[in-house]
Amino acid sequence: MRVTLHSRADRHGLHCHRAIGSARRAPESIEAVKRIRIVLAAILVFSIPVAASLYLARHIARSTEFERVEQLARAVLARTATIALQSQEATQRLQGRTFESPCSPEKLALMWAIDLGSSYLQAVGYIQDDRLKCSSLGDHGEGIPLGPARFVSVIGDSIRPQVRLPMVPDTDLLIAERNGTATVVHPELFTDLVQSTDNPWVGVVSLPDRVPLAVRGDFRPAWHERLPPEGGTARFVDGDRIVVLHRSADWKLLAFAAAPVLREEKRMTALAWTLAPLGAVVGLLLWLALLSHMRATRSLPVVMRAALADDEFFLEYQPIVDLDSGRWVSAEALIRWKRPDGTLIRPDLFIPAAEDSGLIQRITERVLELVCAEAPALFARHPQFRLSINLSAADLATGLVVHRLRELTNQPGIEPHNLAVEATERGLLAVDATRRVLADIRALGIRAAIDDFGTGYSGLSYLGTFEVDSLKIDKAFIDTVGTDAPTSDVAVHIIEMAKTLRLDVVAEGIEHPEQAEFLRGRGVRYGQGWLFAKSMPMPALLAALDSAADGSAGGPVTSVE
Ligand SMILES: Nc1nc2c(ncn2[C@@H]2O[C@@H]3COP(=O)(O)O[C@H]4[C@@H](O)[C@H](n5cnc6c(=O)[nH]c(N)nc65)O[C@@H]4COP(=O)(O)O[C@H]3[C@H]2O)c(=O)[nH]1
Repeated sequence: MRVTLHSRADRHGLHCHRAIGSARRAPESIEAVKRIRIVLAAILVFSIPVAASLYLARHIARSTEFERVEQLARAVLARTATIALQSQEATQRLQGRTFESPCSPEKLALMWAIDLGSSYLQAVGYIQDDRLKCSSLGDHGEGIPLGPARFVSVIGDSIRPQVRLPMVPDTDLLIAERNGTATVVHPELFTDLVQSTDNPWVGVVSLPDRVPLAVRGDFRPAWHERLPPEGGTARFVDGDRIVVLHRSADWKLLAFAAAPVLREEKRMTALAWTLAPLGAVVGLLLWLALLSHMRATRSLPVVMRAALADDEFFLEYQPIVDLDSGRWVSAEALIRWKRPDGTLIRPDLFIPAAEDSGLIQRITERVLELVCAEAPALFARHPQFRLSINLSAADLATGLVVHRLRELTNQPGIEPHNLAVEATERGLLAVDATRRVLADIRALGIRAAIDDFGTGYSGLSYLGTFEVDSLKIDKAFIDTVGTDAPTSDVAVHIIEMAKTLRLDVVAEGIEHPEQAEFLRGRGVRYGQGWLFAKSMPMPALLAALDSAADGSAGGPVTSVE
């Protein structure tokens, strides 16, 4: 059964962990997943700056191109305004004086002078009944027929956009007329300012009638829909063209320029060749930074969290021996952490890190899940045997563990008398909460012990406030029993204290027969240590217990009997 996450366990209760090795993800597959993750991260970190530089290249190319096209449109409008001004000025000069007749020599001379003096007017003249009677080019007798005006501009000029005069038969000219005074303009003058190899379309359109006055290339009707406000500009891409419409604030005119997008694409490609390598370098630097960050953040808690998900923890059990009979009466469950590469991480390294980082409750939960999966087989064959489980300060402070233990005792094959908890003396700090939690645990029928006794601050009175069944004397004090060390009497004092409080005593870390002998002589009932057995996996514990039942286990203890 899959290990549940803490939150899931909260909602659905304890889930017995599968037996060790039964379905753990193979280290190779974990490594493969990690490698895939790293490769994906590399692709992401590397490709983002490259993509960003390509986007930047496109953005720069486009806005540069829009700038260029807008300048064209503005230049066309400026030229148109200059032409319109010259036309207006010429009309005013001709109409500001009185002449003998509309085509008098005096007036023709003035027309000639105006024509010479203006840079954009091809000719000025006089129109009567749609005929050009005379102009700065001379008296045209009966007059040159022009046909009717196509439209009247908003400033009151009658406009004939495409007129052919006999003097310049191959050229369309634009004639503006006001009260008979005509100004003649070559339409190319509106647009001839554009010096560009990509042949942009440019031109000017009269508003609101939307009549093209001068157009080089094409003005697509759809562009009328994008008309900007007076004095404003509209920029857009229409198929193969980058288009800018620029509307005059003073004249009812719209100038436009539309350049092929090809030029923008060429500009973008050129830019991309510069920016993409730059993006690649940035990506590389980012990747290196990410790598070093990943290394830095792969601190123990980070790795531990992943290890919980990847199922790298398992249990070993160290027997606790009845010093009188030599029988193994219980065992302490000790957590082990094996990395995918086979390295074992010591619990005295990762347990403090788990306690500091708030992961310890998940570790405890994992221990309970493992016990839940492994213990029923043991208790089925040895119903009186007991397993003790280490609890940390956080377990004792929050009390969540009480629910988990209750769930554990509800599992088939696990009885409350089969379980004990060990609370380190350092874990007794949140006194009130711990007292309640220990009482609740004992109320379930589970025994409680104080572990590593002597290393903390517990005095006799302090100890008396907790409901516990036994004390485990820390190895440090067992090491010195029977020696001249200053702490050699501590174990004896603890033993006496425990007798006063009617608590069982377990001596930890017994390595020599003399220690066992000494402790047994002082009335210590239980012992644990390498003299008897090191921690072992459940199958080994079961095998040893089975053979003890046949009368062959517990050998080392006989030497102290
Ligand atoms: N030199 C020597 N060592 C002996 C001898 N007999 C037992 N030991 C070691 O002493 C430790 C006893 O466990 P502990 O005092 O609860 O001390 C434990 C306990 O505080 C913590 N720990 C281990 N498993 C768990 C767990 O599941 N939950 C929590 N919260 N803490 C755990 O890590 C500590 C170290 O555990 P281990 O490395 O397994 O170390 C174990 C055991 O292998 C001996 O004769 N000589």
